[in-house]
Amino acid sequence: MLLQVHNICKSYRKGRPILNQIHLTVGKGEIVGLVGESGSGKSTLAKVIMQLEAPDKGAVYFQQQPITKHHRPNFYDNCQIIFQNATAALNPMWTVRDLLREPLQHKQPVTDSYLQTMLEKVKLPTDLLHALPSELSGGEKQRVNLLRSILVEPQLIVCDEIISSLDRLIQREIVDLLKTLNKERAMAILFISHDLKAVSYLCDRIYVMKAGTIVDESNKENDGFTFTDSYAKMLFQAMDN
Ligand SMILES: Nc1ncnc2c1ncn2[C@@H]1O[C@H](COP(=O)(O)OP(=O)(O)OP(=O)(O)O)[C@@H](O)[C@H]1O
Repeated sequence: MLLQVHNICKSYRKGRPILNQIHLTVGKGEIVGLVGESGSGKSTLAKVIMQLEAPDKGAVYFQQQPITKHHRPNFYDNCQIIFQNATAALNPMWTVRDLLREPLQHKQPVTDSYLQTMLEKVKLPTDLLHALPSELSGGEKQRVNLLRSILVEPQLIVCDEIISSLDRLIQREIVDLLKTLNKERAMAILFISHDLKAVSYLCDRIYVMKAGTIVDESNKENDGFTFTDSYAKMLFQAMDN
């Protein structure tokens, strides 16, 4: 097992529980979806996984090890997160070249020709290397963001609503790109989204979250998912109509 979330509970400032006894796993090379209504706790869970928020209870394991302070550098080398707001994630003063070099600064120096090859991988024109974020479209910014995350060759990426603010066609292109990266690199993906169609298309397994609790889980079989929980059923039936 690559990622194991064990019995995570969290509330903010002694308020109502935001995450309630969450168990979730992501296997090597697996694409796992996490869906649920707005406010159900998906982003909070992503932050707990990435050690950006501390849980009140429970633990997150990566490659069977609890992620302690000592393990964090190795964890961040192997697990990257991408957020919805691509603009906020990119320093407006930096060119795409600067943005792509930054995650690799502790590795061996990278050449422009390598970065250009990588731009082609995410289907971006190579002359964007010298562009500033303000000169990129929303879809291009999210591809740069994605490329920044995969340059360090992580085993897992956590995508938190990364297609929400893009138009349908670009959403599909990004989802197909994730599929290709998963196939080519056996890179596991935790895909958090309220876009049920995208999640059903992309994922091997889906967790459904409601008010801080995982209420159902289903594996893809014959290109579809079967849920037993009434809320999960209702959510996915609404998608089909
Ligand atoms: N830093 C915080 N302090 C207090 N409450 C918070 C904080 N962050 C999130 N919350 C609350 O936690 C709940 C879950 O929020 P979260 O962002 O995890 O949900 P979500 O499922 O990701 O929603 P969305 O799909 O809208 O992003 C919400 O009620 C939110 O108001």
